[in-house]
Amino acid sequence: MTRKSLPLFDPALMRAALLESFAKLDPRQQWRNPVMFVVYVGSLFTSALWVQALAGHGEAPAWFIGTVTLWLWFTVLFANFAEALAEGRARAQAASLRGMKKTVLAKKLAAPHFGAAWTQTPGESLRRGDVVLVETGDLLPCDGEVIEGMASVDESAITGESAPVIRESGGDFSAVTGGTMVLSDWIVVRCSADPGESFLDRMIGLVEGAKRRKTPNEIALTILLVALTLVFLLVTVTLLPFSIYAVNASHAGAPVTLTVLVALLVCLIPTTIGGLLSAIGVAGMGRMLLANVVATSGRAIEAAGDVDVLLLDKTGTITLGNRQASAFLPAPGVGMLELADAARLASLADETPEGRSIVVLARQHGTPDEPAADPQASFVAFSAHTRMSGVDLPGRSIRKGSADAIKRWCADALAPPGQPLRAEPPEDASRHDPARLPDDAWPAAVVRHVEEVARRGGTPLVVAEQVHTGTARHPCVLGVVELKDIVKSGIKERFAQLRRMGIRTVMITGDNRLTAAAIAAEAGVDDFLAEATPENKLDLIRKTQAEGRLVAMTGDGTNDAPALAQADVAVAMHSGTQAAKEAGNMVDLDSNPTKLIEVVEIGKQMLMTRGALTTFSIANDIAKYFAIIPAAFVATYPQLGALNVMHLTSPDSAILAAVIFNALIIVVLIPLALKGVRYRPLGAAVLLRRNLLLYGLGGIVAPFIGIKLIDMLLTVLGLS
Ligand SMILES: Nc1ncnc2c1ncn2[C@@H]1O[C@H](COP(=O)(O)OP(=O)(O)OP(=O)(O)O)[C@@H](O)[C@H]1O
Ligand SMILES: [K+]
Ligand SMILES: [Mg+2]
Repeated sequence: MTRKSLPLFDPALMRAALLESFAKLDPRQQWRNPVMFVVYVGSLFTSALWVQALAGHGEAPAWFIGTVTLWLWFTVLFANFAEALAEGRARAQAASLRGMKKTVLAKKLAAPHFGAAWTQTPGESLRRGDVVLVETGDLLPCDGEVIEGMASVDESAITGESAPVIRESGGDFSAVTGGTMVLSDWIVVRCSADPGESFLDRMIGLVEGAKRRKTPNEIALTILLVALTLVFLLVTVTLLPFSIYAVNASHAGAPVTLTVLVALLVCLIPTTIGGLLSAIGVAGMGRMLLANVVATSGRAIEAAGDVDVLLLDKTGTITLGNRQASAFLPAPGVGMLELADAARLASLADETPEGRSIVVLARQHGTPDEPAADPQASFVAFSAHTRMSGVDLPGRSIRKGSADAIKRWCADALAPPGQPLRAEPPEDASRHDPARLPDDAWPAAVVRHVEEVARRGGTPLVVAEQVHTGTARHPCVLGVVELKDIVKSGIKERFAQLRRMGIRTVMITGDNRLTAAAIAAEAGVDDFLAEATPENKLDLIRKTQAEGRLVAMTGDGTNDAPALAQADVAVAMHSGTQAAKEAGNMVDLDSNPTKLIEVVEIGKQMLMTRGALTTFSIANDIAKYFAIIPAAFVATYPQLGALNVMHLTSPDSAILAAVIFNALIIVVLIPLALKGVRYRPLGAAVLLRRNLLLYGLGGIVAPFIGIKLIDMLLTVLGLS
């Protein structure tokens, strides 16, 4: 879903921005923008000159100094206004996402489990780590993780999606967001953020100028602008002794005034880009919100413009991720009920959606309903490393998991005595060759089942048991559980679009090769990496980055978190775990793996807008140099009159017209800074040429026309 864009000049936002632009006159805020700080100091200086002139000791007529001063202050205010308007718009977008984040009363639990006593507590007093009970009709008081229970949740306040979603403990659907509502059942939630520090709060903080850190590109550009400012400062300052010297030597004309020098300086330094730079950055964040992406780093938005490779997790990112057991496929000589019951026993304590769905399917096959109340049962939880889970019962161990993991487990049992049974796979799994298992321990029929399920794009889980007699363990494969998952709709065309944008897509999954290949083909990704551990995912990113490429990663699971933290652009699915969201630098509220298309476009658009306005601003300043120098110094050097090609009425009106043009151009360009230049998927060289032509040439021509028009208007008004 995409949100409705605010009108560019919403009256209420304009009014707020207007007030805000005065508040931003605080020197501590001005100091953050070196170019505009020079204008600020210049305005203070000419204000003092004007007061002096009013007292009768002016270096020039008071009206002249006054008018210049007024327009210098306007220049500062216009830049403040641009920034305030961008911030106001982004804040309004973010506020619409905060949904009903008002005073929510929370049921704070005394102990972290269902049934513990609870006390009613205001939501804002909750801290990270607090545990709350949320029941039917309650609003989530904080961002957090479901640690017990399952509920259907209305997240429309955040995502705009009206269909309720299931949130449950374990697995990759455990994250909940403050402000959403539980529609049925209950969940126990551990809060993951202190008040004011949820990811939405962080984004809003980023939008507000004070907390916004400059991105590396912005810093580089600011250094360039400061250097230019220093050059022009030097030029202007040295003009004064020259002018005095010339007047003294020729005993004619008048030296240039300080007011004119300040005006000249402001016209020459890159105020246009200096004044709009921060608005461009903030507007980029606002556009992200419009695309339903919450960005917590400006640097990431910028990097998105140059992404080369997109890595995606499979389950929950490319597929819906709700892997459900759909069939039991017994091994030869094993009864359906025997397999179903073993799978059920191995899943009783498995809190993942996969595990729970196995218990449900087993019941449908008529396995006994009562849980294994065996007090001696010790459960082995699933981990992305072992790729299996199960239970150890007296005299019997059951495991279920990926085919290679179970095969290794069986092989370990058959290993010669003295070689210990390995719970964890060896460091280098390939060195350990479990391929030579006797056919009765690893039947060909099971291999066939595994392949068939995988080819259908499903995930096969092999179920096996070891019966302990004395010191010997007899492994026996019982069969296969088919887990079905569905590829999200409409993503094939979108991956093709990413390819046209020059971005390679690679799916990385913990699943087996065949399943990965089937899903990769169905989704239309360029490449895939199967049987990946969290470390493999991380390594692949590091390797790609070492090749000098910018990597984007899209993921949803806790095991994706390290990779998300390492990627340059890390988009976590909103449907994913809290750990993934914390590790990423963007959250896609639509949980759409191809959202990167929009993210990249917004990044490119931001970089292009900044480039275009920088080109325009510098071309502008160079043109102004030639437009006003003759006018400003004609009193000192009458010969310069020949250079006055623009035939401006008088030196005073030339200076005034230049200062007014310089201030107004900021206002004129605010819409461009906020909306961004249009992005077209053309080659970088073509775009650069086109923009140089448009904004470079435009920047040179505009001041000549603008200054001339303002000069004529001032003359008509009799102001010069
Ligand atoms: N509850 C479970 N019990 C036993 N084995 C499981 C369980 N869930 C998954 N597996 C097995 O472990 C493998 C890895 O699962 P996992 O969900 O960690 O993959 P992943 O790395 O997140 O990959 P992706 O999310 O991209 O598919 C699965 O392919 C499956 O064979
Ligand atoms: K300027
Ligand atoms: Mg996953």
